[in-house]
Amino acid sequence: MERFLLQEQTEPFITFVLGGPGSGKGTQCAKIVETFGFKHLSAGDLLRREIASKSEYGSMILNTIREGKIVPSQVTVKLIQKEMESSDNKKFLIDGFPRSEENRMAFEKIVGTEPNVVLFFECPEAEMVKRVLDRNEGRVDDNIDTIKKRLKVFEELNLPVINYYSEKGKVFKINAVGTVDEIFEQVLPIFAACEAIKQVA
Ligand SMILES: Nc1ncnc2c1ncn2[C@@H]1O[C@H](COP(=O)(O)OP(=O)(O)O)[C@@H](O)[C@H]1O
Ligand SMILES: Nc1ccn([C@@H]2O[C@H](COP(=O)(O)OP(=O)(O)O)[C@@H](O)[C@H]2O)c(=O)n1
Repeated sequence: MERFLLQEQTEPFITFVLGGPGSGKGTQCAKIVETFGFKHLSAGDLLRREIASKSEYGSMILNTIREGKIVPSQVTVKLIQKEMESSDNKKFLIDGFPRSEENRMAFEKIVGTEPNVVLFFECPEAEMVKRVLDRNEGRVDDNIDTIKKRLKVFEELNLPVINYYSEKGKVFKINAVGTVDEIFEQVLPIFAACEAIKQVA
C-alpha cells in the first residue's frame, strides 16, 4: 500500500492538434509519435470506431459526420477520456479536438485540465480540398459537398478555439504547405525544446 502512496504522480502532457480538414494533422501526428513517443488520439478515428462497433450512438455519429457537423461534446470527450485513462503513456496528441468552444469547455470540465501545447496546421482551402478529395480512404465525408460544410464549420467553430489558446500563448502555428518532411521540420523544434515532456512517463 505504502509503495503506491509513495509513487510519484506525474501530470499528463497534452497537445491539441488543430487545422482544417485535410491540413495534414494525422500525417504529422504519425511523425511526432515516431520521434517523441506520444500516444495519438484522433477524435475522428474514435468516432468512426464507435460507428463500426455499432454502439448506441453509432447512427447519430454517422449522420453528424455525413453532414460535416460536430458530434455532441459529451460523447467525444467521454471517448477521449476513456483512452487517456487506460493509457500508460501520459504524453497525448489529441488530434482534431477541440473542434468548437463547446468541445473545449466540455474537455476542461470533464477531464479537468488544459493542453500544454496547441499545434495549428494552417493550410489554404484549395489545398485542403485537393488533399481530401485525393485521400481515397472511402470516408463518407470526403466528397465535395461535405467538404464545403466542414470548411464552413472549421471557420465558424474551430477558429475561435485557436484564437482562445493564442491569447494564452499556447499556439504554435505551422505552415502546412510543403512536403511532409518540410512541415515536420517546423514541428520538431517545438517538442525538442520542451523540457516539460521529459518529466512525463
Ligand atoms: N504535406 C503534404 N502534402 C501533400 N499531401 C499531404 C501532405 N500531408 C498529408 N497529405 C495527404 O493529404 C491527405 C490529408 O492528410 P491527413 O493527414 O489525413 O489530414 P487531416 O488529418 O488533417 O485530415 C492524406 O491523403 C495525406 O496523405
Ligand atoms: N472533435 C471532433 C472531431 C471530429 N468530429 C467529426 O468527425 C469528422 C471527421 O473529423 P476528422 O478529424 O477525422 O477529419 P478531418 O475533418 O480533419 O479530415 C468531422 O467533420 C466531424 O463531423 C467531431 O464531430 N468532433
